[in-house]
Amino acid sequence: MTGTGHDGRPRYAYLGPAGTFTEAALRQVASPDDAEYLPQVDVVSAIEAVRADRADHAVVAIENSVEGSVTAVLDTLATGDPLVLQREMIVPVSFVLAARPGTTIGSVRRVAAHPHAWAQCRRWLAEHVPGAEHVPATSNTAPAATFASGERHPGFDAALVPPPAVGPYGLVPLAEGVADNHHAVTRFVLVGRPGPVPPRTGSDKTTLVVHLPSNQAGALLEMLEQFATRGVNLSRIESRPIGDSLGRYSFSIDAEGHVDDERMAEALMGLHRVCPHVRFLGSYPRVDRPHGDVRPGTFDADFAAARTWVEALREGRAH
Ligand SMILES: O=C(O)C(=O)C[C@]1(C(=O)O)C=C[C@@H](O)C=C1
Repeated sequence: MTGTGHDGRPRYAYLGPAGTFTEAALRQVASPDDAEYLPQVDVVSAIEAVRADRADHAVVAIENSVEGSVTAVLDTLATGDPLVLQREMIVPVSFVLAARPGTTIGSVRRVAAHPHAWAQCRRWLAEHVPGAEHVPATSNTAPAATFASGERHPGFDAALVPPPAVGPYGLVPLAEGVADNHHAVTRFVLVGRPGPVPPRTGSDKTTLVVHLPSNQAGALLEMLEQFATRGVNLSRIESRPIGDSLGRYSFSIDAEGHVDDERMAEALMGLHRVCPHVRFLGSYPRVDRPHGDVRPGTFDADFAAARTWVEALREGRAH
């Protein structure tokens, strides 16, 4: 990837400060030796940094296996100047309950945590720190940075932080492996400005935002049929309110396949015909499943043979 930072290195905006799970996802994409890491205060700022050309890419969490979607990311990508997803990364997520040296778990009353972190540890906290009050944090390392700044009244006694952030911020662990689900993972995406789509790998994902015609019976079914009849499986679909009035929804969709796959291209053409708005948010390799399943009759060769047949019909060469 070409860089446009002041020293020629690519610039990556991400949720900081240092040590977040988002930074772990960014490290899968570019080493800090070869790239400029630009920590941001929230995911919207990270995405807007790309739109404003203050960064070449953003790395943002899009979905957690326990808490679900990061709606601020879905909504920020759905409107505004077009951006695309270029890659996805998965990071296992478990936390450390950490505090300043000298703190005991029995004395903890207020726990700082990013809302997604709190939601992923709710049951553990109820059991081990009963009655603890949630102090919302902008990221998983923001409270650690507050502790490290020497602030005398941080407003919390302990924080849920990613394991690699405990030592660098001078904290001590009160409990490790904190999670309600020990297999929890968060999916992150690399966001960039539109350009050539990454080549298809045979196991790809295409992300879309789709609006339905209003007040039309069967509109949702007709939209879904565009995928189903071409053998395109959906790995995620959720509705988000459009915001201008009640009852208007935008669908955020991950479909299995690449825009270069015939079945996906045909599904996109179908959506373009029947839906008032379709935003293409990119095709990129999927990391959660190395081999996609293709339904018989929906391989590229099947579409090519069918097209050849229709062309022959038009020219009177076949029946
Ligand atoms: O990257 C981080 O450390 C964050 O604070 C963000 C975030 C998220 O937005 O989901 C990332 C991973 C965890 O699921 C909890 C929080």
